[in-house]
Amino acid sequence: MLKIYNLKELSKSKIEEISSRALTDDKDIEVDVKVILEGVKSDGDEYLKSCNKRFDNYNGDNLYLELSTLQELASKVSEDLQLAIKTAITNIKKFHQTQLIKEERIETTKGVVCWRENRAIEKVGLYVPGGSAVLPSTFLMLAIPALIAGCKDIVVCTPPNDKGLVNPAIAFCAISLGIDKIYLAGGAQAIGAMAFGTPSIPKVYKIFGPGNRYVNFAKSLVQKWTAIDLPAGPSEVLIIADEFANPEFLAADLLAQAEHGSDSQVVLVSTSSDILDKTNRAIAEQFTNLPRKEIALNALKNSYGVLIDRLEDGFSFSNEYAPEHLILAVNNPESYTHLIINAGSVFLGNYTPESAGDYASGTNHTLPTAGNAKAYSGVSVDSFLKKITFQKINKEGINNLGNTIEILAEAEGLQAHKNSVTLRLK
Ligand SMILES: NC(=O)c1ccc[n+]([C@@H]2O[C@H](COP(=O)([O-])OP(=O)(O)OC[C@H]3O[C@@H](n4cnc5c(N)ncnc54)[C@H](O)[C@@H]3O)[C@@H](O)[C@H]2O)c1
Ligand SMILES: N[C@H](CO)Cc1c[nH]c[nH+]1
Ligand SMILES: [Zn+2]
Repeated sequence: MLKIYNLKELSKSKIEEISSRALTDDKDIEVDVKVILEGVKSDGDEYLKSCNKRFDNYNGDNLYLELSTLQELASKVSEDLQLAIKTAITNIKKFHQTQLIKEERIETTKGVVCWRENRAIEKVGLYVPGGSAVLPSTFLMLAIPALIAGCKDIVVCTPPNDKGLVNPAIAFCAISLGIDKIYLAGGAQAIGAMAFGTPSIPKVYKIFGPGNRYVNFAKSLVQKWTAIDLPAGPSEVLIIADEFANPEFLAADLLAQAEHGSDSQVVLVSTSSDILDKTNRAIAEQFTNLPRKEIALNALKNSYGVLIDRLEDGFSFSNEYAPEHLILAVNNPESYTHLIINAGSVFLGNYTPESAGDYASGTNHTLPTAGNAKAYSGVSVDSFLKKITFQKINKEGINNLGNTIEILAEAEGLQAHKNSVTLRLK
């Protein structure tokens, strides 16, 4: 259950320990991930096949799923699940379509016009996790913004199951969205494959997607070869609750993120010690019915309850923690949103469970973890676009701005820069 602390009595180093998630140090996996990336670079497909045997219990040699295989798998998805996936697609599309914004042209000086245009990144690689749980929802969260942005070549890597296939729901997402380049590779080796390219898997310009520590550490190492979206590692949630919150709901939301993985972390911050205690009791009750209770239990060992005097203190704590998900289980949550500075995605009020954002409200669930919400946003259509700036200057414009450029060029000692303007004046 949650270890409960009083914020007033917490030392600075304890607060730092909580905020650092304790498990984010990658020293213990550094050598393994580097060896895997070297293996992919030197032995390509053969190395990927050996990883599929070693890590994912797939002893065959397939690295690619034919369209007919995807179609056959997709046909096994129940009608209920098909409908749910379609509803999620509709909402995710609706929300992400609004992000495709055409910017205005601005005349900065008379005769000088500047603007930006979007261009989709041509070749992108999506990583869909599939280690301890298969996540078709992540397929949707990455593929839909990529399609809206207009990316031309979209490849997907995901770990194979022991039959050398993917979960039917992943195949159904692929078929529904018209994405058929699905490669059987997981973990750090999948990231290496998309960064360096192998005979089977094309090199891409940018890699997207969440994953475990191996995936994220590999993403951090391949940035000399390719761009990456953001650090999106083990799931987390921080809830700020007042004395009117519902402990059953709080426990359920905490367990929802705890069941992702043993290295997940959940934090409940409340003005009420009664709520903290009742939530711990509710966790103990709900927890026993979970199929993934061992995983959730491990995550809870790494989790905290924090008693605060005022809700404002909770926001200061949360901004320092910078959670992937922030739930405001308080009365009138909108009146506090101005206090939020660092968070990946925010869930307002008692009827907005975090799972809604994981699956179907429309927002993206690929979000920064481990404090990275201080500097990163979650995946969006923007993540798949580059912005190119343009400028058009007419004769009047160069006459108006020319002297300014000449003086600045001279101040930097760059005579050729100055000449390129002087020649055009008058
Ligand atoms: N932040 C986000 O946006 C977000 C979204 C969804 C999921 N997640 C997180 O993604 C993670 C998914 O993790 P997962 O493990 O289930 O799937 P995963 O696909 O990320 O990792 C599975 C792969 O890890 C590799 N691996 C496992 N053990 C290894 C070892 N000992 N040495 C080297 N490689 C090894 C294997 O190649 C395996 O295929 C979870 O932590 C979940 O919380 C985060
Ligand atoms: N909560 C995860 C992001 O941290 C996303 C997810 C996928 N499926 C269920 N949840
Ligand atoms: Zn989740």
